[in-house]
Order: sequence, then structure tokens, then C-alpha cells
Amino acid sequence: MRPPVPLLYDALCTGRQRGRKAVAVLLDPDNITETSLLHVLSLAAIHPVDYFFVGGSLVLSSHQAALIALIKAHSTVPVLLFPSHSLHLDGPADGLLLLSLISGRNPEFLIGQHVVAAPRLRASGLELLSTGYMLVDSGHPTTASYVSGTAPLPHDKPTIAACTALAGEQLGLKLMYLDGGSGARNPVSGAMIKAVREAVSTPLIVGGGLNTGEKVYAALAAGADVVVVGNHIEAEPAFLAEVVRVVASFNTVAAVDIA
Ligand SMILES: CC(C)=CCC/C(C)=C/CC/C(C)=C/CC/C(C)=C/COP(=O)(O)OP(=O)(O)O
Ligand SMILES: O=P(O)(O)OC[C@@H](O)CO
Ligand SMILES: [Mg+2]
Repeated sequence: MRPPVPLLYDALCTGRQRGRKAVAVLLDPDNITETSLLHVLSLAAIHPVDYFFVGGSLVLSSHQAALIALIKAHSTVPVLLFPSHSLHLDGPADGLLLLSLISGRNPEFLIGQHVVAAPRLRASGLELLSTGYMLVDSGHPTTASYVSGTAPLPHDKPTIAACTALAGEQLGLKLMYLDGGSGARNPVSGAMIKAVREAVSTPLIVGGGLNTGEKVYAALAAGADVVVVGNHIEAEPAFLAEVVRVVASFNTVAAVDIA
């Protein structure tokens, strides 16, 4: 099968070149029902978001494909699978964050899962976005670090994160994702985001514990191109409006700069 045209990746790169910031809402199939999803979709119709990421560290529920179909029935926003395992590939998504957990030293999450998934991924026709995924210590163990059996990057070591991202870029990974983990008590620091931003030229995604407008602002100001918000929108869907407002404030400035 011919690989799909890299529409999502091209849009990310173009957005980055123009200084445009983006927001992704993370929908965890284990924490969302059809009713709560419809509510988020109705809010996103008023406060437009750029991506829906769908995934979770465990995914015990079996309705991931149905949830994605529901998104597709109500929204044109691209859906990217954000799988933590090669078992979590179902649903009519547009693309997939093909994570390699470069902050860890567990071969299963650096290459093992990918080998198992490769034939299915090729047959899926999904746009694959190869992503250097870095878990960062957020003050307490997160499901993602526990499930992957890896130590996260130390919170106060931006240089290690920068070298890790640089190595990932040199290996050909096209996106970098700094993640404090779902529900992180402390989001990734501005110093670490800035260090990674300066080290690589790939688009940079930042998430984990972004539960106030100020934290979203700080991540974007430090150099994130895309912010991901999951838990706090699950708990308080109205937060979506605030996140979108903060992201839009950066894009207004970018538009004025270009004009
Ligand atoms: C190659 C394929 C298809 C899969 C491998 C994917 C890899 C390497 C994953 C890295 C390790 C990992 C466990 C990542 C978690 C990513 C994820 C979906 C995070 C969001 O889940 P959370 O929301 O943090 O966790 P909860 O489920 O606790 O909410
Ligand atoms: O759920 P939150 O804490 O917003 O984190 C989002 C995401 O980056 C986790 O992988
Ligand atoms: Mg979650």
C-alpha cells in the first residue's frame, strides 16, 4: 500500500514555521462516555481545537473505535491515535503518534511494540507521525512511567532532555513530545521546554498537568507548538474555552507579526 500523503505532519510544520500554536484535547477511552464526549464536542464546536488525541496508558474499555466514530460523525477536527501499546490501534482515526519512548531504556517501548505493530500500521493507511516521546518526572509516579517500566527524565535537568531530543531528531524522529504524564502535579518546566525547543527544529508537543490557563501560557511561551490537555477537560469541560482563548492569544500576536 502506498503511504498516505503526510497532511497532518505538513500542517504541523507549516504552523510551526508561521509561529502558530495549536491545542490538542486528549480523550482517554477509559475516562469518557458517549455523553461526556458529545459535551466536549459541542464545546469544541464553539471553541475550536486543532486535534483530538485518543489514548490512555491502559485502555481497559472496548469502545475506543465507537468513540472515534462519534467524533467523526460530529466534527472535522483530525483525530490522532495516541497508543500506549500495539493493542490499541482500532478506530477510524486520521493519524497515529508513533511514539518511541526515548526518555526510557526499555527496548519494548523503543522498538519492540513497533515491530509487532508494523504490518498492521502499514495496512491501516493511517498517517504515521514518528515521535520522540519523553516522560518527565512530575513529582509522583505516573501510569505511563509505571506501565512502560521506565524512569522519567529528571524534572530539573533540561540539558538531558535537550540531548535526548537532539538524539531523537538525529535518528529521524519528526516530532518531539515532552510529557509530565496524565494528571502531573508539576508540568514540564519552562526551562526544559526552552532547552528542547533550542536543541531541535521539529514541532514540539507538551502535555501533562496543564490544568490552568497560566500553565498553558507558560508552556506555549517557553516554546511548545502544541499543548495537550486531558485530565482537566475530563474533570471540567468548560476549561476547554480557557485553553482555546490562551492559544488564540498567541496566534493573534503571530498574525500581527506576519502582517
Ligand atoms: C508502536 C505502538 C503502536 C505502540 C507503542 C507506544 C509506546 C512506545 C508508548 C510509550 C509508553 C506509554 C505507556 C505511553 C503512554 C501514552 C499515553 C496514551 C498517555 C496518555 O495516557 P495517560 O492519560 O497518561 O494515562 P492514564 O491512562 O493514566 O490516564
Ligand atoms: O491529562 P493531562 O494531565 O492533561 O495530560 C495530557 C497528556 O499529555 C498526558 O499524556
Ligand atoms: Mg488519561
